[in-house]
Amino acid sequence: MPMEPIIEMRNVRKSFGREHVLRDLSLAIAKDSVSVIIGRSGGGKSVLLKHIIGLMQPDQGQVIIDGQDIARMSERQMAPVRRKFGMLFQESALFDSMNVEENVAFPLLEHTRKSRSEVMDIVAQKLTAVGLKEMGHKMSSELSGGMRKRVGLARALALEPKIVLFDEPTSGLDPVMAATINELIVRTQAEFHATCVVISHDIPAAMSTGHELFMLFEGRIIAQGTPDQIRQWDDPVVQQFIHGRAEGPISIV
Ligand SMILES: Nc1ncnc2c1ncn2[C@@H]1O[C@H](COP(=O)(O)OP(=O)(O)OP(=O)(O)O)[C@@H](O)[C@H]1O
Repeated sequence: MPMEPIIEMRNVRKSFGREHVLRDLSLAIAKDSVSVIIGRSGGGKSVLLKHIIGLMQPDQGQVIIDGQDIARMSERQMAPVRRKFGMLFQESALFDSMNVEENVAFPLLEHTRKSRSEVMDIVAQKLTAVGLKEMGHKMSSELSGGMRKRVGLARALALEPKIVLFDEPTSGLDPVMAATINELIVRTQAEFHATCVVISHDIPAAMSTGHELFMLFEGRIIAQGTPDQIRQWDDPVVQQFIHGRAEGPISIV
């Protein structure tokens, strides 16, 4: 079956001064997939994600979201495109002055004309989906890291986005909570028919949750494929990275 990409980056370049972070980067992410981006710390994964959601514009190249090139769109043109996205930020980015319910309701009150009762129905449904049905009245500041991630995910899903981006969703969580979040990502994709793009440093989790993995190295995607294809990828850089070996072609400078 030919794959239908929902996100495409073509020959994207992005530099900050003399630092060339993305160098002729191309990738295609299939609709309704869980795609995981792996790569070294500081290698440009967050920069890549910001290009996908239009928070950064490339110096050169195209970023095609759902058939539209957003690379040179104005903020005003971007507004309807951004509605296609939900994002779970590294630090969850909850409003600590609000309770859980209010946090999840926020995008609905901000971006739709739904009535209060419709909004609260959706909030209850999303909180149930992330296993926090009874937690609506808790203040965000009182939550554990794992709960914060789940509230962040419920909020990211509130507007039923086509694409959900996850920036290191399991960092700092215990293994059980990390597994729960990974399961939620897989369920999000299946239940909400969303395309999930995940940045992760957790290679075993990337292998078990991702339909496709993309390895970013020196500003390019040097490997793209199913977990099995990546395991067998014939490149010592990829092999060193996925096995977490200190010795190999990747140098620490
Ligand atoms: N707005 C910016 N201005 C200047 N440099 C930036 C900016 N954003 C990112 N960079 C630089 O781009 C490089 C890549 O950063 P990025 O945050 O994308 O890495 P990462 O792969 O997500 O790292 P980590 O895994 O540690 O989160 C870094 O050297 C960073 O300093």
